[in-house]
Amino acid sequence: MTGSNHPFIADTTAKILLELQAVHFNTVNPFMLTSGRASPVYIDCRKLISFPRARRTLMSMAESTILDEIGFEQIDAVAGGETAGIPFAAWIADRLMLPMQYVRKKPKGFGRNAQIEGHLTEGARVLLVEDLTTDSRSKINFCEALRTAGAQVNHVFVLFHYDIFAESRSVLKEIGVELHALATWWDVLRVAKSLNYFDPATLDEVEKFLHAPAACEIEILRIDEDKRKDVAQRRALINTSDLTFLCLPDTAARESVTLVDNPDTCIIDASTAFRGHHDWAYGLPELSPAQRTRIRTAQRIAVPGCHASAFILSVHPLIAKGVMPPDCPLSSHSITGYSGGGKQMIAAYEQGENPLLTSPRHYALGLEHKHLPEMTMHAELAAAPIFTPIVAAFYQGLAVTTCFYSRYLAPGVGPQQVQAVLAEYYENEPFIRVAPFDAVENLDQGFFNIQECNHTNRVDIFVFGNKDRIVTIARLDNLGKGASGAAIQCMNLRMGASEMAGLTAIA
Ligand SMILES: O=P(O)(O)OC[C@H]1O[C@H](OP(=O)(O)OP(=O)(O)O)[C@H](O)[C@@H]1O
Repeated sequence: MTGSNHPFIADTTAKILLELQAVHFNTVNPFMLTSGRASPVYIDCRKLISFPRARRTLMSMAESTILDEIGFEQIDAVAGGETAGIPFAAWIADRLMLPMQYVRKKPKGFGRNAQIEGHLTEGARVLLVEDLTTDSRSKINFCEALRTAGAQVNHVFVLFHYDIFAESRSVLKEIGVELHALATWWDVLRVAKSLNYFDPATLDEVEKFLHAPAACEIEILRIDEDKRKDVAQRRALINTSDLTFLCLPDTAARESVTLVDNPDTCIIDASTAFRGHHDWAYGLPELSPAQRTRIRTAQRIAVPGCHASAFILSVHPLIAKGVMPPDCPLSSHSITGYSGGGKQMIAAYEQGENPLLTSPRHYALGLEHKHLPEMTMHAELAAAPIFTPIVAAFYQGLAVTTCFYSRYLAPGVGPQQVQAVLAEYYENEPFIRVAPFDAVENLDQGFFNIQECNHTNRVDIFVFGNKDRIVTIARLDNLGKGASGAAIQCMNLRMGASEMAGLTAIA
């Protein structure tokens, strides 16, 4: 912000936010931001729409900021970002006497499949309006959607800019977009101090966070590259730590666990070695409330396998709720990106020299895949399913399809009931979404997109079929919820942090 009115605008905005109690602090249970970050501070700009006098003042300041910083004739239209940006965009468009559109987070999925609603003229210079931004990352999606639809987007206006994450301006700058805002956390902090809002200790805590939002209370102990195989070094570091992640082959993981003699050291192991061990908590909190509680207190946590997580999450609720008998015959296959196959497989795919690798490839055809024991045990099946994994020529993403006949299920249970049981079971799970039955809008012209959960810790579950034959499909990122995302989720639970800290459910 540059204009001469800016200090007045920033102060007034901060005063409004404070007076309307739109400024929240919670250092014990942090808020989860859209970016997936945990934050002890939160601004509720949505609340402003219910206060007409405050709203009018803010919109008047928005108008003068936009005219001052962008120009009087530099904008042809105003677009609001779904959802919170839309009312503010409407008021600003009205004040500037400009057309308005709104942008969905993703295309509607059916009908015109539109992501932009309203009339957009090719080449129009569009100002994107949102309520606020933390690290600006979700703005990129909106700008790109507008540009794809033919707009020129050079400016984003928000009422509030956190201005504490280094990348909030740079990620926009990289795509040629400038950020404009009425106020930042620094304005709120200054005004809160001068008007004696909140007690000094709270403001002190908040200020510490604002100055170093990325710094958490974790100290990372690293082993020197050339000491990775030095047992004494590994023993010393593991026993100094409160928590150690083991990302090793099974034999090395077992050996590392024998090195632990500090009773306070928690181990989170990503190998197959301990996933069926009764002294280890299986790191899938969505299994049941009791499982989540167990992970919170466990000293040994085994992170589930990628195929296993997707399979168990599809099947376990059906057995737990008595809809599927434990001896139900199941056949399942998984399609996975090649990053799950380790360094050698990644190199083979990336060299691009073997034409056979362009086709999907079945493997583990002895029907003894190493995830079968945990799949059987944690789904609570009486016998292992028939399971065939398939690796294909894409880097990451995984979908496990499980097939069964309704005649083996409880009487009267068809695919709709299977979907309903899964939807209810995961209703409050932050990382699991169960699609409506036969959700064709989730398909791309009838085809399933395996990679939709990539770069998230999310699992999407689908049910398709008819009264006789049913399939469930669970998709996840094999590098997210299928591996390191799951490990972080377990760490968050074990350390008493917000379960979603550092993770995201949004692609
Ligand atoms: O820090 P940024 O990446 O810029 O994201 C900030 C946006 O996230 C929140 O909305 P949300 O995405 O939760 O959507 P909603 O308005 O539909 O609830 C918030 O209201 C902002 O609009």
